[in-house]
Amino acid sequence: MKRTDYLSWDQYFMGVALLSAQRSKDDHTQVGACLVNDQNKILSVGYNGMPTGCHDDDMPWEREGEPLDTKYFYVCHAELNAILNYGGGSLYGARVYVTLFPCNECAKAIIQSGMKEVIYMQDKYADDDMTVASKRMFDMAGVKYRKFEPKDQTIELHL
Ligand SMILES: Nc1ccn([C@H]2C[C@H](O)[C@@H](COP(=O)(O)O)O2)c(=O)n1
Ligand SMILES: [Zn+2]
Repeated sequence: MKRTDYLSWDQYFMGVALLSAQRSKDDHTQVGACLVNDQNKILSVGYNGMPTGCHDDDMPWEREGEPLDTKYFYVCHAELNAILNYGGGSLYGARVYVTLFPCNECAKAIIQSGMKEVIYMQDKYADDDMTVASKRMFDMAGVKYRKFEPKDQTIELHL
């Protein structure tokens, strides 16, 4: 008999983004991203982390303090990592599943790489100017965005 409780595409791809986020060393906010094409094939994944060669143990993870001693100048965002991790050519028409709404810098990269849809889970910085700017750019550039509405609070992994 055919199973009926299988994951939807949205649950599956957001699940991959959530799992990717668990690789992040950021103790305050872990973000994961999963890029998918119009054939529902996964193109790339990423999470927020320090650039290659910048060792996690030698980099600051603080949120506050002297700007050079916080994570913000250094950490590479999940969406940007997913875009840069893609080795296959064009991302035109792809969609991105991301656990946190993209910042303005990632929004620019998403637009410029030709992606057409953002599916996000959290929008905890919705009132920040960077998120307002992201939405302004997505609206102008015709990039759709929608909130992922989970049907359950958990996606189970059975080992
Ligand atoms: N869409 C986003 C937004 C943020 N990030 C990363 C950058 C930081 O590692 C962390 C945010 O830190 P917080 O200010 O909440 O302590 O999330 C990302 O990868 N993608
Ligand atoms: Zn970003």
